[in-house]
Amino acid sequence: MKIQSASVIVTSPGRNFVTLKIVTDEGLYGIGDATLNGRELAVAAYLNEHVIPCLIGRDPHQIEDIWQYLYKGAYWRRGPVTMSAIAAVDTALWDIKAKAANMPLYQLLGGKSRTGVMVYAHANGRDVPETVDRVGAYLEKGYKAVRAQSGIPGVAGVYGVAKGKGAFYEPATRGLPEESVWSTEAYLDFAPQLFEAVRVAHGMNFHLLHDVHHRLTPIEAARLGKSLEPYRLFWMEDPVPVENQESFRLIRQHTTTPLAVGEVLNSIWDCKDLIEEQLIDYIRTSVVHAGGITHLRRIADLASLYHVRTGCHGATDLSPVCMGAALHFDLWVPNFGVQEHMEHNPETDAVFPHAYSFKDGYMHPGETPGHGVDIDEELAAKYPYNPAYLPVARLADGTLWSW
Ligand SMILES: O=C(O)[C@@H](O)[C@H](O)[C@H](O)CO
Ligand SMILES: [Mg+2]
Repeated sequence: MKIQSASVIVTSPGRNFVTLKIVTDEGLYGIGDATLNGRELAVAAYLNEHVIPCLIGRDPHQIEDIWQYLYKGAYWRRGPVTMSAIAAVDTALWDIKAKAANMPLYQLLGGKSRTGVMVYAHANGRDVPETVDRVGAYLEKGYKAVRAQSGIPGVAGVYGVAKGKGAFYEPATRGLPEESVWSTEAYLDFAPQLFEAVRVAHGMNFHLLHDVHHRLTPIEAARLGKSLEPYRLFWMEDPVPVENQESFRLIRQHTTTPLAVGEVLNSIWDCKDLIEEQLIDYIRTSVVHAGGITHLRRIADLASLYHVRTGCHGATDLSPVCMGAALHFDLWVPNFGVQEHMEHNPETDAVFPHAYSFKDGYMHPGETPGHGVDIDEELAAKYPYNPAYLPVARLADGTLWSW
């Protein structure tokens, strides 16, 4: 079998997605997600201009060699653009290999290690009562794990809170990046009240998660972790910016609230110290942003040596193609923790027909050969690229902060 052609499909059924399609001389094809929210066309160009020409004529079964060729062969290593492009190739090749074997992808990884993949939903509210209600709505739908985010009194446009009415949270906006305000002081005082209210209303018998979204310093994060201990969080995500891996040691010295990090990391080297020094509990690297199935598996194996479990990023800015691939990975990976799940809108689900499904808090990738997600190219063409950016955050005095 040989790779005959490859193409990049950019579509925007409500938000932008980049998909790589690799076609073989035997008629089999595979697809991979290459979406990098707010920087989509950089990955599309990287693939079109620099990667696709290197793929033509290669044996698609040589997934490992092609991965090494694209990684070492670029000379310029790591980073979100490079690793998302390599991930798209890798995911498409696993899709082809599994289709050729006439098996669902998880079978090629080693078979299933569990009956279903526990996923967590996003409960977002403008205030405490609204967030409490939304948590309840997800529990009624059967979710075993829910992430809670809430507006903070006196702080406009907080991360995780939908603008206007409705629960649908989409931070990326058209035009230039939106500006939101941040106050660490208000947040640290408010957060324990939110989780107190959620536990009082819904009890302790479900997993409760929270995303701090890189906003604190280590000592502030330590204080937050301590103050949330009575509410027994499943995890506190991204308490501080992750560039300084060492900073997690200080948080850990002060609190038993578990820590989750890694949605912005792209390689095993980016999270090596976090894992080896046992500074975190969950690693959130994803199929699309961390080099595909081949590389994510390597990260998970390293993590398994140190009691670190997986908790793959799965917001709606990762396409259904990534979700499908992630669910195969999750069904197999021995040190699985949880999988993030936000429902895509109906337009996106129609562009990407998929075999995965949700039932009673668990997802399953389905039994379709490959990763089970396809793209309807005719429908995709009806939604042209629509430039959008993630927001930025500033303090009250205008200082630029981490969003
Ligand atoms: O944990 C999450 O789902 C978030 O951090 C989002 O992925 C981020 O806001 C980018 O859209
Ligand atoms: Mg996050």
